[in-house]
Amino acid sequence: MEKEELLKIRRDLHQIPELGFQEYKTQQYLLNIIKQFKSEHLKIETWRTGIFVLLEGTNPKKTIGYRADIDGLPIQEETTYPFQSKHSGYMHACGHDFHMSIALGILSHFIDNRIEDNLLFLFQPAEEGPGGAEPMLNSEIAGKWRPDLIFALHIAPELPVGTIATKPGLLFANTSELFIDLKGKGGHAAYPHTTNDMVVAAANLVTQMQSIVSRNVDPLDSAVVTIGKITGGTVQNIIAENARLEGTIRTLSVESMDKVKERIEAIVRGLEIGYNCQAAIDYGAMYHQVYNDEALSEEFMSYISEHTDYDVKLSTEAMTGEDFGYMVSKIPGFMFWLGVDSPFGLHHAKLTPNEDAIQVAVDVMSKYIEFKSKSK
Ligand SMILES: CC(=O)N[C@@H](CCC[C@H](N)C(=O)O)C(=O)O
Repeated sequence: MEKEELLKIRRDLHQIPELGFQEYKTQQYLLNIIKQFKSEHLKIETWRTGIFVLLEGTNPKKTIGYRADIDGLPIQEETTYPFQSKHSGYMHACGHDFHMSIALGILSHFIDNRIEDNLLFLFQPAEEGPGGAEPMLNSEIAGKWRPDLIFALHIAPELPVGTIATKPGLLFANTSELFIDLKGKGGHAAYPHTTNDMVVAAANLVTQMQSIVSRNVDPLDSAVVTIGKITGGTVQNIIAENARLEGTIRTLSVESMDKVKERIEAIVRGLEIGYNCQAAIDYGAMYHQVYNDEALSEEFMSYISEHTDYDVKLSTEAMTGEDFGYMVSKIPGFMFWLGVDSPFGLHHAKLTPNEDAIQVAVDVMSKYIEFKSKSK
């Protein structure tokens, strides 16, 4: 596929971001492109809003998997792109438009240059939430076409184009979403003594939770407690009866995740007494850490540095989460960072990754997959 075609695909996809398990237009767009390939060796199956694409090998000994996530985020885009999102309030602000275009570029390369092994592409919904990796991998179709190895990448705004970064072992954190609903007693703004104000309780809860990382987690471990959204109350002169906090917990170890949750529960119990309110905690979706297969990721790093002109860096662990962690917990594989050199980071309304990185990724993965197909 020519560079211009891939850029068009990226820009088309950028305009139609959709939330997890609502990627209907995205799925249709991808299917239209994939069906244009017209190879008798291509098998396509849809799964919810995702797609499995199997390219049969010439003499398969194994199946090599490649996963691309396809959902967008609830962010109002603020780039100056002429191809801005057409879905107001939604944006591909985590690079999944890049991830999909790259997967199509790799698929197109192998349609023209078939290899011995089967290739399975997983266009996976709902990475940002509630998590599509686990149900997709446990689906009947994945059972039938189960990959023996699996790879994926994520764009890295802070790295220059032409740089690949990864590490053997732990790459991304364990994550858990966090939703806390508070219910007190509303009333007139002028009579606070007759109410139990949930705006004040919510504010205090956020402050108290900030001490968990500094005072309850081993300083040599790492953890994050972020509250990304608070809602509560109705208008300015009514004391709020309800409030809701929405956030996420990140830890590098499972022990710290348990500890953070235990502390949140204790603080919330104290809040119920202190503010005379009721509280309910819901942990939403939890993602398994991304733990790269050590031998494969080491081999990949050596391969890139010895056989390409790209830069390979040993990365540190990141507190980002990825439901691809579930896939690599079941199948040997790895994830790596792809440098895209954007002045604004992931989940930012002005994220503007450099499109030259698309070709870099297609080149890197095409070469490495070819190499893997020749090796045992
Ligand atoms: C790469 C990336 O940014 N992934 C997301 C995954 C979100 C998981 C879940 N919805 C949560 O917030 O815990 C991330 O925010 O790291």
